[in-house]
Amino acid sequence: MSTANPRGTNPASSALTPPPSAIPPVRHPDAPAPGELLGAHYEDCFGCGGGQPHGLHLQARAGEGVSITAEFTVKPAHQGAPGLAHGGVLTSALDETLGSLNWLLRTIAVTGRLETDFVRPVPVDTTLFLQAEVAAVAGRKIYSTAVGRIGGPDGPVAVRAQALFIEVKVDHFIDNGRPEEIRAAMADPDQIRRVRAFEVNP
Ligand SMILES: CCCCCCCCCC(=O)SCCNC(=O)CCNC(=O)[C@H](O)C(C)(C)COP(=O)(O)OP(=O)(O)OC[C@H]1O[C@@H](n2cnc3c(N)ncnc32)[C@H](O)[C@@H]1OP(=O)(O)O
Repeated sequence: MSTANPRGTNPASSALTPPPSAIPPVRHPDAPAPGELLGAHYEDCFGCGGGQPHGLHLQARAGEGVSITAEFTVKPAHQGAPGLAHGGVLTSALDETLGSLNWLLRTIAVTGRLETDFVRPVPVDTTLFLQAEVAAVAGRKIYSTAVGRIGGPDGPVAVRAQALFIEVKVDHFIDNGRPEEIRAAMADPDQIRRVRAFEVNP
């Protein structure tokens, strides 16, 4: 379990600190091999789907252990201030990358808490190089961290995040999602796409 504070001098809220009972994450034996592209888990996902013209189109790759790398290029549709990425969009990119980690655990989970440090402004056309890893697991709680760099995978840090994901049953989506989309996703003849829309272990 990682005990380093990934935020430098800015401590995360106590809800994001794994308890002493937390254990290291276990990579699922069927997780994609390191280097493998994950692909979109759902065509209409704002973070990774190809069906959202102004979405992030983030591309995530499995890393070693329970880690992910991802890339997202800021487009004009993602601006907040003139020529700069909107902070909420950057947080979405972090959320999507962190959420992808759960596919390596094969655990269905949703973001409960996500804290972001915005360290440097990110101009339009910049590619954000993201790295995320699960630090620890405690029951239904998954503690993870992410960092986004600009200028290259080893460039200066632009954003950092710490997150708590909470494991849920697939009923979370079926009970809460809009019926049209739920019906369409469940009717997909492609079994892998069908399960990944809900991030379910096939
Ligand atoms: C390849 C796949 C790629 C996928 C990428 C997707 C990336 C995007 C991911 C998302 O953005 S998911 C969408 C955003 N998140 C949500 O919509 C979640 C909305 N919230 C909920 O549905 C519920 O609040 C939640 C399921 C998170 C928790 O409700 P539950 O009733 O299941 O649990 P409960 O409230 O009993 O909490 C369980 C534990 O977690 C703790 N907890 C829950 N929410 C928390 C929170 N926000 N902060 C801190 N702790 C929290 C809570 O205190 C408790 O701790 P203890 O067990 O120690 O008592």
